[in-house]
Amino acid sequence: MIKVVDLYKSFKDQAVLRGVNLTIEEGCSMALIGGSGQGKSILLKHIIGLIRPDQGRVLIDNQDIGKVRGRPLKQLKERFGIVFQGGALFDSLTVFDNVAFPLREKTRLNDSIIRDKVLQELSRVGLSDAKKKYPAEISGGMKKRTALARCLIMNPEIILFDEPTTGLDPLISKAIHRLIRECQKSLKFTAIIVTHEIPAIFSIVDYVAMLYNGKIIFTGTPEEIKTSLDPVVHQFIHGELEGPISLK
Ligand SMILES: Nc1ncnc2c1ncn2[C@@H]1O[C@H](COP(=O)(O)OP(=O)(O)OP(=O)(O)O)[C@@H](O)[C@H]1O
Repeated sequence: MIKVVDLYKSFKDQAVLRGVNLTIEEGCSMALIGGSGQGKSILLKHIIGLIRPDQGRVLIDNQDIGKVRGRPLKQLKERFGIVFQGGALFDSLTVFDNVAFPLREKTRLNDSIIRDKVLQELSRVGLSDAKKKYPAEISGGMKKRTALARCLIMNPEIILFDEPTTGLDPLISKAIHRLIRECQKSLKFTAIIVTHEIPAIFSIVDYVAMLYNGKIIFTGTPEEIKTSLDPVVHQFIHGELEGPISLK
């Protein structure tokens, strides 16, 4: 279980997180939504231990990731996978080698086992035929699939997705969402997905959390957020220009 407790973070005089509380149960998927610049990526970075909070805690199964150091921190971080917005692929490596990369870097598995594992992940994400291609030769959707395969190959218990469908057309975006959902259900990892894909994201997650003015102002199921009477939540998810959210 991931528990964010009363988390505060400021940069100089800008208070970004102002008492964030959030719980994500093991094996669940949660969309983290909120306006641009509200601190979603900063919150993700705290959850994975890349940033230390000014105040508050992030507990991963009761271990405070802001407090552990050395080997225990490394072990904790190994439980995470991240799928970055742009995919963060290595341009000079083929799809196969991109997916093999973490196994070659972080394990002592032999080439034949690595090959089997890579082929299995490429098959899972529908990229078996693209293994010899370079990132420049594949579509945006295929890059996202490669990034997902590279993340899955390490069997993470928790995967953080930072805008996994940005820049994709609606159909490809839908296919990536469905793939994420299928992988999450079959592999049972915990997923946190930062996204602006509203309402599309609602069909693939168990819960939605909304960050606004430094706090989580809503957590609930997709059905609950769709019918929320909170004026800020309502305005945001319906994309209305009039309402309490000021558009700067
Ligand atoms: N290292 C940093 N130093 C100073 N300010 C930062 C730093 N990182 C982020 N910020 C600020 O914190 C705020 C929140 O940024 P963040 O990237 O988390 O927003 P976001 O909700 O993910 O936005 P978007 O939806 O546009 O990606 C922004 O105003 C940003 O400028």
